[in-house]
Amino acid sequence: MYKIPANTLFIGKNLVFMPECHSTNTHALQLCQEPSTPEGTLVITDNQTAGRGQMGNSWEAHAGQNLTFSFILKPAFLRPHEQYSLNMAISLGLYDFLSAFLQQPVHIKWPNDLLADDRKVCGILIENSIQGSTLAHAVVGIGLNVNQANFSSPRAGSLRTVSGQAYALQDVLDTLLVALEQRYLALRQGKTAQLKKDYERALFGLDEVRPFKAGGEEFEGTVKGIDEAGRLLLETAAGMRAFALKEIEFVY
Ligand SMILES: O=C(O)CCCC[C@@H]1SC[C@@H]2NC(=O)N[C@@H]21
Repeated sequence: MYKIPANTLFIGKNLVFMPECHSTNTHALQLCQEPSTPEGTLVITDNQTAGRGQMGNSWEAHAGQNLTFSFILKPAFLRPHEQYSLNMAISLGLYDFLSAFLQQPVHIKWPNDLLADDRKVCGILIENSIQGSTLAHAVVGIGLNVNQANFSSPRAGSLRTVSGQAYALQDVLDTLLVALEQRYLALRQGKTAQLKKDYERALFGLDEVRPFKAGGEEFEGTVKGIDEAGRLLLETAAGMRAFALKEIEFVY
C-alpha cells in the first residue's frame, strides 16, 4: 500500500495501487485510453509478474522489495522527434535522486540505465503515443531496485547493495517523485539546453576510451555526448560516429 506523495504538484496525486499486476506500464497505457485520466496518474504494484524492459527484454523484481511503478505524462508540447528530451529529463530526475540519496557517484549509461557503483540499480521504459504532430501521452515506467539483496548478474544492484542500508519504499518513492517532477517541469519550461548539458555530464564513460560493439565489430570509442536526435556520439578511430538504440552495445 502506498500513500499519495505530499510534495509533488501532480505526479502521483492520482494513485492506483495494485498488490499484483502484470505490468504497470501496460496498465497505465490502458488508463491513457480514458480521456478523464489526469496527467501524473501513477500505477504502482508490489508484485509485477510480467514486467517489460527495453528492447523486448523482461524486467524481474523481487516482490515487495523494490519500487515498480509507471506514471502518465501528457507532453503535448513535444514533437515526435523530441522524444529523446523526455528520456533526458526522466534519466536526470533519477540521477539527481540517486546522487543525493546515496551520496556517491552515479552515472547514466546511455540512453537510460542508472548505474551506482557501476551496477544497474534502475531501468526506465518510456512508451509514447503520438497523435498528429505531438506526443499525446507518455507512460514512464520505472523499476528501481531498493532492498533486494541478491542478483543473478554482477552488473545489477540495488540501493541496499550499494549503501548497505535498507529503506522504507514510501520514503524513497516520495523523494524520487519530487526529483522526477522537477526535471519534467524544466523540460516543460523549455530548458532543454540545460537538460542536455546536465545529461551529457552524467553519462557513463564520458571522455574515457572504452570498448563498444556495433554491427558485429568491436572497437574503442570515447563517449562525447548525444546529437540532436538523442543518438550516442562516440569519438572513434574513424572519426565522430552517432549511434541509435539497438545499433551499439557497451562492452564492460
Ligand atoms: O530494460 C530496462 O532497463 C527498463 C526496465 C523498466 C521496468 C519498469 S518496472 C515498471 C514498469 N512496468 C514495466 O513493465 N516495465 C517498467
